[in-house]
Amino acid sequence: MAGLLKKPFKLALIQLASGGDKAANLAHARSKVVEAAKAGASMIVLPECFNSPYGCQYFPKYAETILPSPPSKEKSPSWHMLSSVAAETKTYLVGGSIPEYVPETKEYFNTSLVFGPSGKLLATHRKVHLFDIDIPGKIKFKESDVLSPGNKVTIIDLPDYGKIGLAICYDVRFPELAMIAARKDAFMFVYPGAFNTTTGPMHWSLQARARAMDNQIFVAMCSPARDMEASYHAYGHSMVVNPNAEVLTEAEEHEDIVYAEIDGSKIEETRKGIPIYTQRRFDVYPDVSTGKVRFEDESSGVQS
Ligand SMILES: NC(=O)CCC(=O)C(=O)O
Repeated sequence: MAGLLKKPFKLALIQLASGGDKAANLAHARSKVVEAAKAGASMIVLPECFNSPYGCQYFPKYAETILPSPPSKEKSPSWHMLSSVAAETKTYLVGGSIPEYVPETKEYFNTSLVFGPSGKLLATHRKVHLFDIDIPGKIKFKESDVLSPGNKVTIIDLPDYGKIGLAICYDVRFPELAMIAARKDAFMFVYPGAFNTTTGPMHWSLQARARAMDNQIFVAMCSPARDMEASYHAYGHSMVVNPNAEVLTEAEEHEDIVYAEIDGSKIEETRKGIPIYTQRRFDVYPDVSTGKVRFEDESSGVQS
C-alpha cells in the first residue's frame, strides 16, 4: 500500500466561466491554466463541457472529432489548446470534457482528454453513465437523447506521480469506478462535473466524500462556475477531498481556482488507522476490480 503517490504536488481545479463563444472559452481556459501553473500547480483540472455551455442542445454545435489522433486543428481546436498549454506550462492537464463527434458512426460522446507535461495525449475517458434524470418540478435532463455512453474504465498512470482514476460527473454516482481504480492502486479519482442547483446541494459534496471515504483516496470534483443566464445552472463548489473524507478546499459558485496539496502520506495514515483496505472479505462477496472490467487501451491512450 505504501507509496501510491510518488511525490507530493499541488493540484488546481479551475471553476471556469464559459459562455457561447467557443474560441473565447478556449482562450479563457488557456489563460486560467497558465495562472494555475504560475501559482505552482503541477496538475490542473478543467470542468465538464468547458468549451461550451452545458446542455443537450449544445452538444452537436460544439462537438469536435478527435480520432484519428492527433486530430487536425480544424477538427479539434480544444485538443490542440489543451496539448499546447500542457506543454507550455509543463503540467498534467485533465481537460474537463468536450462533446466529441465520431463521423463514422454518427455518435456523440462526452469526452475528457488528459495531456502530460510534454503535450502528449495520455488518455481519454468517454462518460460511461449518461445523465438521465427526472425529478418532478425540479429538473429533467436526458443526455442519452443526444449522447452515446462510453464503455471503458479509465485509469491513467502518470509517470511523475502514480495512478489516477478519471470519470465524468454522473459517473460519480456509480461507486464501482472509483473502487476499481483504488483497488488498482490509484491515489486519486478526478471527476470533471456539472451538478446543478437541485442535485448539487443534495449530493455533490456527499458523493465526493463518499468516494474518498470508501476507498481512502483523494477525490477531486471540478465544476463550471454558475451562470444564472444559462439554461443549466451549474452548482459550482469544485472541491478536493482527502482520503479521510475531509474537504481540503472548496470553491463557491463564481469563477475561481482552488488549490490543494496532495500528499500520499495521508493515504497511508488513513489506511493504517482504519484498515478497511485490508479487511475486505472477498470470500463473502466479489472484488469488483477482478471481475470482467473493460479498461482503456493503454497502448494508444485512446478508447477503441
Ligand atoms: N452533468 C452531469 O452528469 C450532472 C450530474 C448531476 O447533476 C447529478 O446529480 O448526478
